Amino acid sequence: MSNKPSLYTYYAGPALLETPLLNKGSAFTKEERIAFNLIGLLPPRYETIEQQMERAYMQYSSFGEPINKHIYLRNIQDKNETLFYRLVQQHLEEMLPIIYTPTVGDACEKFSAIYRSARGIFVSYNEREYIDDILRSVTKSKVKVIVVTDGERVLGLGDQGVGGMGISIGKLSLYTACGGISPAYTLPVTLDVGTNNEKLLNDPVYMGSKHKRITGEEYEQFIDAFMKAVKRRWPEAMVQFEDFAQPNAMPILKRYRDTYCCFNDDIQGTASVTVGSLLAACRSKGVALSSQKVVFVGAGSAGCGIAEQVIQQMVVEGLDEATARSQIYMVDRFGLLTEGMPDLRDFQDALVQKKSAVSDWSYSGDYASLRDVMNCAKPDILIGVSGVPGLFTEAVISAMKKHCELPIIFPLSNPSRQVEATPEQVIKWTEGKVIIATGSPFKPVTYKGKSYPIAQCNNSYIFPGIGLGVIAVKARLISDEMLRAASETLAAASPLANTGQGGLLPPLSDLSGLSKQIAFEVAKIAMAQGLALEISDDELKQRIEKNFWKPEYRSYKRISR
Ligand SMILES: O=C([O-])CC(=O)C(=O)O
Ligand SMILES: [Mg+2]
Repeated sequence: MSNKPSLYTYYAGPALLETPLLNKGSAFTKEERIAFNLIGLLPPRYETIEQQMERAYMQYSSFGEPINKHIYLRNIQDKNETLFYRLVQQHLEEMLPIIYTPTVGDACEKFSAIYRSARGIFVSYNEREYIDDILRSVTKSKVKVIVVTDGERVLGLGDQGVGGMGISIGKLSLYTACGGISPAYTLPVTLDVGTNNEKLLNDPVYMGSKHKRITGEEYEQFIDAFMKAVKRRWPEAMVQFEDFAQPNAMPILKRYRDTYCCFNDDIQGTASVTVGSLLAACRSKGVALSSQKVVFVGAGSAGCGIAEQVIQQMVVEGLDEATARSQIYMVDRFGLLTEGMPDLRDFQDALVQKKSAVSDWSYSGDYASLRDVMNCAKPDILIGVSGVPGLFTEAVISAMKKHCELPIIFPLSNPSRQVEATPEQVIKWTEGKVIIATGSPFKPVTYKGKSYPIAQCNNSYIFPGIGLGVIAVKARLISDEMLRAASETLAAASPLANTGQGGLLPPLSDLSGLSKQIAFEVAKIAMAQGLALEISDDELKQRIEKNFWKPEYRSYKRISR
């Protein structure tokens, strides 16, 4: 039982059992059952949370398929949040891949088919005139973190329409389990703007609006209406944009980042964790990131976002910007982004290679292919954010290996089945001489009798800590410097960089401790930049500790409404 003071509530009887933030199920004491009209509504045994967890874990283990485990856990979450988080915390390594990537991808794809009960809010374009009413219907008066998606690019799985709700829920589960944000302060949101996924449009059980996605001005105005409504209802809430498609992700971020406390997880969160992982990899190699040549496969907003953050880091390390840019090679489906290439997006313009830089390369097509880049640029680092499985072929990896003794290879596309190459393949093709990280979780690989742990370079290392830090000092905006502080903190926690052994990143089971450190450093930068309250380091530490929610039952006292 928590040593926090009692909680006063007027909920009682079945309504109390149906309120997941308050429900304790069989753990209600006899006194509480009498006081709250629960006596007889529960089997007559009084259990501890440990006893409840034992039963839940037994039931969980009886499911074979990950998606069924996911459904089971989500069901507990919708019945009793304290029990859900306690269980997840107890079995974190095992359950993260079930509540989050990769299984959350299946849950998004099958959202309507496996739908059980409501969580979060659906703001539908067709119901836009009620937007304030929708937010008012949320009984949480202090929402502090919102994850919002429009479901157009869910992981590497494309348009999932309202199924995107799965990812908003999954991200927020991690905010609580690993970042200590009380579930009473979180809100998953899906903006239903239609879907272009024919399968969903033709699916009789699909639960979203059955029309093509709205676009252009209609879309922009709708997003704007949502952001303004959020500001009216919860002026201090942090908004995380998640899994928006490329043409919308960057413009939305640009539009709101200077006036709202918000960030885009796929652009900035992924960039922050990748730079942190690259710093750790370079330190373990004994080189500076600024000395490395980096190839990106996938030149969308995520890839370009990471590239820009890598360039910023190289500049911090002392390179001039032009030199830093010359060391970055962006490859997409048409080949290497090169000066003069048609149809470049605005955020790609600054990331093209100069014609003069490739003029003495030999290649056959209009633009250099990935293999050409490997042969001619001789990179040290290869990053995959393409969403296309299998792009890192043996020929590509072998070409890289020819010029680089210890390549750094990050196939980051999610979920597991979208990965550019499996860790097993990469380790085999490089004969184990490689530093590797993936976006989805993979088991350690055994090669020639040696076990290689596979770091999961996933934005989940970053966002819970950012949220915790932002809340601790009520940050008004999220700056690039705050994100870089998160990268540095992650890199500093790398077992491999610090000891020459173990994983490139600390295990995800250490995430709570790491999130507190990230929160501290992020909040300090926010204060230094005048973007937040100003408090002492001691007070900041105390606030982070105090805000860190623990899944423990509190005692209740009944009040009248
Ligand atoms: O959700 C994840 O695992 C990482 C992420 O943001 C994405 O792939 O879109
Ligand atoms: Mg994402």
